[in-house]
Amino acid sequence: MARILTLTLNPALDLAIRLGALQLGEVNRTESTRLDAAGKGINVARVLAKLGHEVTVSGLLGADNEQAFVKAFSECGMRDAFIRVPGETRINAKVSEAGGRVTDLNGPGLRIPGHALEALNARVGTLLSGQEAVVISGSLPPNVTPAQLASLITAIRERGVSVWLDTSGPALTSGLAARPTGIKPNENELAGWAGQPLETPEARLQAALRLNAEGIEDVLVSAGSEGVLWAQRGSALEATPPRVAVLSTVGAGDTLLAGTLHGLLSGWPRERTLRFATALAAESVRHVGVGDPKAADFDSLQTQTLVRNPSNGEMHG
Ligand SMILES: Nc1ncnc2c1ncn2[C@@H]1O[C@H](COP(=O)(O)OP(=O)(O)O)[C@@H](O)[C@H]1O
Ligand SMILES: O=P(O)(O)OC[C@H]1O[C@](O)(COP(=O)(O)O)[C@@H](O)[C@@H]1O
Repeated sequence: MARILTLTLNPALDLAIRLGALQLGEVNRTESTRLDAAGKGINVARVLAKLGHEVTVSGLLGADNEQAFVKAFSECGMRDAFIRVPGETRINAKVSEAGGRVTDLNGPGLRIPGHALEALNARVGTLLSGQEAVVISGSLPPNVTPAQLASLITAIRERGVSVWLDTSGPALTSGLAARPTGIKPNENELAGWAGQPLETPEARLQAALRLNAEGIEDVLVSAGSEGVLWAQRGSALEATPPRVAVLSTVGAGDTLLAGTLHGLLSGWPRERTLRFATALAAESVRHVGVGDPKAADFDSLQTQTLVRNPSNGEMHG
């Protein structure tokens, strides 16, 4: 199993709310609520830890409400290397309605004292030795700049460690200039980078291949229930997930990225990796939280996942 470091600069407590149908401007009665330590890098780490990898989590965490995070890190067997900053980590509300619609309300996050980012850069420097991959995931705190993210990626790449980046907007654009090894945009984030809508699979394929040509080795594009496109050094594969009953899509992208890394770091063929990751992401949308590779029907979900080559339509497996 591999050693992996995930960095979450802007973690969150996810407040998952379930109800029949949200009535805007009205008093709504919920069916259930649940609060979990989350944020993209932490979600990725949860999946990788379940898959048996040695995971270190780091980033910037509010000192005043850290309990749920500390508990989750210990329960999941993850090494806690977060820098504590004064204040409370944000709470992101996730409203899941019976019809399958999910509404995310994500906060801006904590303003970070300047020395905290310096401390994080120094901490990452000490953690890199022996790591096989670093994942930098999620938005940036309000006063951390895209250029500072790019410097962090450059520093890690200079140490010869591969970096996967999952972010959006100016942070993605700036991060790309530092040439991370891989990225995991969803279709909207990819369209944001391209500066135009990418509504067809062909448009997404061309954008992903352009990124390969610009030096991003792996481009993993997620498109919700439509599935996944993975362009690797100019060669693409697509996957269509099985039909599942959707309860919460929150964490599906993080599960997909973690599943892909698992296959890559295990030396699996690409088809197997994409099938596994796509099936695990489909597993995740059936409940709150990240995908569970130990789900009783996980083998069947993999069998029902279609993997093909988009250039000739050839199916795999
Ligand atoms: N309704 C769904 N049914 C099956 N799989 C899904 C569904 N929604 C998402 N997924 C899987 O999860 C992946 C990530 O979801 P997506 O919503 O695209 O990412 P993000 O959460 O990053 O926006 C998709 O590419 C797909 O494989
Ligand atoms: O940092 P951002 O972009 O605000 O995203 C944070 C949110 O992303 C999540 O990690 C979910 O991400 P995905 O649905 O893309 O997997 C939530 O747990 C968290 O609230």
